[in-house]
Amino acid sequence: MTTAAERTDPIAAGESMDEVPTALPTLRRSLQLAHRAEPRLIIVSLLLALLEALPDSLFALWLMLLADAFADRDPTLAWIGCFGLAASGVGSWLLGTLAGRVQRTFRLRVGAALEGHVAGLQAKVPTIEHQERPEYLDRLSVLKDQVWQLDHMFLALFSMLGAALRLAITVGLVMSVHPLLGLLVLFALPTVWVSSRRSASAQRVLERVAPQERRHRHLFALGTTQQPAKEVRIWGLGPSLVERRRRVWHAWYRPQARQRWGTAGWQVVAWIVFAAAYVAAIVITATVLGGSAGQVLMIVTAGSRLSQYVSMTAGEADFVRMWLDASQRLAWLESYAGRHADAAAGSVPERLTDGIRLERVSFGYPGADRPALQDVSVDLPAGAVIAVVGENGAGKSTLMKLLSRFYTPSSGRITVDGVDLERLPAEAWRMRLAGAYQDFFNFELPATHSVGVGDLARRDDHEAVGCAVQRAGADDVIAGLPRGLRTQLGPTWEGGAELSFGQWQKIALARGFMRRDTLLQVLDEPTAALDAETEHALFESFVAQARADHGRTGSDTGRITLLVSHRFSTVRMADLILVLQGSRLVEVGSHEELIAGDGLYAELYGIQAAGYRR
Ligand SMILES: Nc1ncnc2c1ncn2[C@@H]1O[C@H](COP(=O)(O)OP(=O)(O)OP(=O)(O)O)[C@@H](O)[C@H]1O
Repeated sequence: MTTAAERTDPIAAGESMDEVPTALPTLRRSLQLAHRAEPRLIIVSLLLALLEALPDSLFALWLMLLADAFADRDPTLAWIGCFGLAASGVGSWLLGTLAGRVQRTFRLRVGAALEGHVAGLQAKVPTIEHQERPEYLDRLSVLKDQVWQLDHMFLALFSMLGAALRLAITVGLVMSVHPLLGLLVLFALPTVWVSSRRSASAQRVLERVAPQERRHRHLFALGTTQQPAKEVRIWGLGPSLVERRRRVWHAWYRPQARQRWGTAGWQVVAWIVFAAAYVAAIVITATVLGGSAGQVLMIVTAGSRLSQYVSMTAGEADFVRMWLDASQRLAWLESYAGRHADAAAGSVPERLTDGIRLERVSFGYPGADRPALQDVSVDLPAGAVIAVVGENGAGKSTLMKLLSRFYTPSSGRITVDGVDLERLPAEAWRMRLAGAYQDFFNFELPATHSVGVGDLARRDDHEAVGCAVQRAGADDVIAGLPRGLRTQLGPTWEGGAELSFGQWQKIALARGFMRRDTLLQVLDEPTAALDAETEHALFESFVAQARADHGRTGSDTGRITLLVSHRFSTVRMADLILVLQGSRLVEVGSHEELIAGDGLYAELYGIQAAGYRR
């Protein structure tokens, strides 16, 4: 049986990072995806790629007919040759233009569909571990870079089939002079082999240097984006960032350059072998085989085209291989998302009767050497306002993340009215949560939407948004905006207003108050940027509201409000206070009980109270 720890940690469960699916099933899967997105365009694109091959590869035949017609003074043959040449010229241009247009449309549409597919797959995983774990991040970062080019794979595949058809026709023409001349194609095989090796080894190197690639991009973003700009300047980090980025860039680039030089040498050797065989074929046709002028001209033309078509087939095969790698990553993500998809089938209660219970819950972040929470057991009664306190790193936010089902406990369990939280579908559970987190995000949207996304269905409901704004004490922020709730937020947008950190935090808090009928309200230091007095006043109103809601017929969902704060003047209002220390729950009780207990809470409260009195 799989343990909770193994569910959280796929590597512990024996899931190797190197397990990418094999090429052929991947190719079939990608073609199915493209076919589902664009069923007609994919067929038309393929047919055009094949049709385009015909006029191109028949040039040598028309030239041979023309040359023989002049030698034999045969006007019918001359007409056929001329007509064929003209038809090939016009057909080549017409089909090329048409194929180009159709394929461009196909590429854009399939590209958009694939991007959406990748984003959807990532969102399908209920936990956020894959977005925090370096091994996964590196693989995802390469995939994100490649996904918008994945659509190239289909075109490369069609071009490869077109090139292979050209090659087959050309080999047929050459063999029509003498079957042994078909051997010419064998001499072109080393070029194909070198090309295919080149791309496989390039991909291996790319995978090896993926951490350096992510790091040099990160360093570039640090030096050029707005968010870190102030600290970068104050600490004078600019030159050292430039230097570090340069070093990391070289560490990323050098192995790739070395690999390219290595394979370039082999390519030169392979092409020399083919060139020697090509010259020999012309000489043999003219001398040993005593070929006509037309046949020699055909070997000259078809032979040179043969090398072109072989390199085209090999080049496109190379591309297919390259994009196949992206496609393999995509298949890996699909199977990862499939394995980690939420299979929970329980139903989230309409209202909480008993509450939430933690039974010997422990959790360690993947790769971390010490647990972030250990052996935590506590009852969170329905309708209660509960505060969580503790030093930095004690595990407060981790507790919030476990309750939000972003992670699964490594051991122990969390129950909601007696039902294991893991049995409740993450999405349905989260629909009944509202939260404001310390690492909130600045949604640079019109203010009404920046708040309203907290309850997507009501984002345009000005009354609901206004109410949430008022509950979060953000009225002053909105009042200060030139167009009120309609103001675009974020200075990089036209007419966009910039907010201070505290103002952004109030907007995030308002977002956390949009949802109705929630079962759990998580407030993870949502007011850390505000002054103590404002925070105190805000929490008084949250607590009053929570208590007023509790017991009110019709609107009572038994909601639990969980609040993390470092300010004890705020915390004391809660019905229950959890004190965490070094990842363990060390005290639980009301303010009065904990003060009477004279433990850690009483000590910390005393220190802060004395600080305020001074
Ligand atoms: N994504 C993560 N990956 C690995 N370790 C993490 C991650 N997030 C937190 N930790 C570690 O887990 C421990 C608990 O962190 P947590 O954020 O829960 O503490 P906290 O009590 O909320 O701290 P603070 O008061 O500073 O917000 C810390 O040692 C932290 O370094």
